[in-house]
Amino acid sequence: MGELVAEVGCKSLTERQVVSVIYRILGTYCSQMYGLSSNGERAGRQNQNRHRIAMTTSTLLVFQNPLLPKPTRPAHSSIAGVQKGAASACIVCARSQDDDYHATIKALNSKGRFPRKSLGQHYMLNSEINDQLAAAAAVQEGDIVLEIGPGTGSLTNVLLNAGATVLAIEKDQHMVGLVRERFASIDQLKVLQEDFVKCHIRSHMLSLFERRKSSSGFAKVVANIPFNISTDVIKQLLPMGDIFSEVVLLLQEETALRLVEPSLRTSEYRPINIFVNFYSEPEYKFKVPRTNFFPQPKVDAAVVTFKLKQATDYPAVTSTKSFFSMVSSAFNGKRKMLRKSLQHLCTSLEIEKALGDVGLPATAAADYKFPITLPSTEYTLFMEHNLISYGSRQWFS
Ligand SMILES: C[S@@+](CC[C@H](N)C(=O)[O-])C[C@H]1O[C@@H](n2cnc3c(N)ncnc32)[C@H](O)[C@@H]1O
Repeated sequence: MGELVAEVGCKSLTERQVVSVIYRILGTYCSQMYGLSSNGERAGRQNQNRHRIAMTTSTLLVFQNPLLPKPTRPAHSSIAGVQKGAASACIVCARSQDDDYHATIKALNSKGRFPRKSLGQHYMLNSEINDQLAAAAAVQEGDIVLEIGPGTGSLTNVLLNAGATVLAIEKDQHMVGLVRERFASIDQLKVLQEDFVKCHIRSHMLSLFERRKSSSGFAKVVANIPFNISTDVIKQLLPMGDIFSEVVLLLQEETALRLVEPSLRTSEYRPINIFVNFYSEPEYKFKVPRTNFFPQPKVDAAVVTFKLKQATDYPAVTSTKSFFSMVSSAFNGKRKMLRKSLQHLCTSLEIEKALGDVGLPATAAADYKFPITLPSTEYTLFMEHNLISYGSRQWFS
């Protein structure tokens, strides 16, 4: 930290440079902390203390430096609504431009918090990306939006400014407190302290619709979620086309590509791909480099939109449960031939016929690697069309 002071004290540094220096040091520091935190409780506590000191010192350096602007009170701010005694949270402003590195650090500091790896806490430092997330869902006045993991409330702020009513589900009680204080005067926001993976989102949404006295229309989901719960979130939300029209998620880039990019639907094709395409029309929107987060994750992220289908547009299967259990059987056992992995559902002959119908060899497996001569579309067709229609006709009716 001694080196940092010398750097910040140099008058020739621009604000951007100062912030960049501190940000990098903090980012590295946090990454190190993350790496060390598994070395036992004692080491963990020492690290927590060291980290707190680092954050406090850096924040002071940033905010006391005359080169940097003082945080301003926004025009549309929730500060007025923050209770007396909670002044430390005031720095978190309701103006989107303020949700940058400064505000994030200050907000975390106000609660004595540091980002927790177990909760996937990588906070967004770039308000423009929050704007783009909201734009990807075309959030507008009167919309009902579900946000998972509001954190410091930077995306929540953009959603509220767009005129949406927001239901935010946050697992970390400290972040819940922070967001509630920040937006205390705003009644279009409800913050629940729950684990999204375990919560009854359908009943929460229905009671929100009821309170808004809107029995028709759909809600939207816009969220920068922790990477480690992305599959759970997708599995929970995509079949809810009766509640949500759009689900816009910031995912790990690799996951985003695997879910959406058709050119990767070869040996990477998995039951989750069938699930995603069954319930939605996914689209890869744009990449979000890791440098936009604090602390910086080890991977880049990307925004994906899922346009949810209505039940009438789902592929015609007699029972979705049986269908997905068949899909999971088909993928069971790496390299296993479909003829074998589905033998408890139908005869080898039937499967060979289904494969033959789309020009695939009888030896095709669920994780079949495509020879150059065999376009992946044929296999996709088998999994998405033939397996569905053939399966529903032959096996489930
Ligand atoms: C990647 S951070 C994003 C924070 C904020 N939305 C932003 O963009 O800066 C993920 C947030 O989700 C919260 N979170 C983690 N696991 C969760 C869970 N199971 N249910 C709800 N929230 C969760 C974390 O506490 C954190 O605030």
